[in-house]
Amino acid sequence: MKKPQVCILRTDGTNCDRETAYAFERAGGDPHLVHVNQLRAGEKKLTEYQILVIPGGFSYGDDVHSGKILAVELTSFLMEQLQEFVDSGKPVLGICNGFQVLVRTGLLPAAKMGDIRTTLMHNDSGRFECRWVHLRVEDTPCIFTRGLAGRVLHLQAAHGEGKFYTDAQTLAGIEAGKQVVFRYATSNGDPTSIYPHNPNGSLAAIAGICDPSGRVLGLMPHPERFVDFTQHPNWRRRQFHEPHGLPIFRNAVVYAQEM
Ligand SMILES: NC(=O)CC[C@H](N)C(=O)O
Repeated sequence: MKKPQVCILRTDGTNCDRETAYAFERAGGDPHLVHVNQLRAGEKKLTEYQILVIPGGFSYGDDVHSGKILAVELTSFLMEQLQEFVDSGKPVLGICNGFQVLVRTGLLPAAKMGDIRTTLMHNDSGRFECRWVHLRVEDTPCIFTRGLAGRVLHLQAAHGEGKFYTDAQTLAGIEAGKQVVFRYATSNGDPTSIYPHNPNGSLAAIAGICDPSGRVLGLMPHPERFVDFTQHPNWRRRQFHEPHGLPIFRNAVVYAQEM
């Protein structure tokens, strides 16, 4: 079967692009690193790809607000292409800085550019938090977490601005629409607001959300940092059936192949 072409969108300050490309290779995809300037210049087009990923990092040095400048750039210069990509039903993934970008474009939670309803704020600790966290996978329409509902994943968080926040009405809408995909949890899977299990103080322990269709996903922790057993600090204990980040990428690849 043909490998889906994955666009890994990078810009100045992106630093998780190669790891994300590796994760997609492990999952059976064909990843391409594409600089935002190549899209702006028309050298590359989003229509060439089946999956779009905005990886982690410090785009434009987190200036103004993490992910803000790239979000404004996408909204100002690539809105039509990007909205068309989403509307055509192709999967979009934002990891950490990429999640921040998706939230600041409006693609999350509403799948509509310019419709900005939520934010990711500075961590309650006031510090950059780099630690392994447990995540409970909720039962949602998200295509990236098919077959994972109810599981507790161990993934690495690494961010300074990861506190999910929104108004009561938007939160109720997200919950009712089953758009909360991941919550920070204790090791037995109970969602928690308690530090350090919850590294940032996120509202309702939210670590990741999807759009109503389940094809746009953003999450703060880094699934690309656990696609090989040896990336986990306790890998010698062989306590995992498979690396916890891998099925997220594989689900996207399988979905794109079936489209
Ligand atoms: N790892 C990342 O993508 C970090 C995101 C962003 N720079 C932050 O610190 O919040």
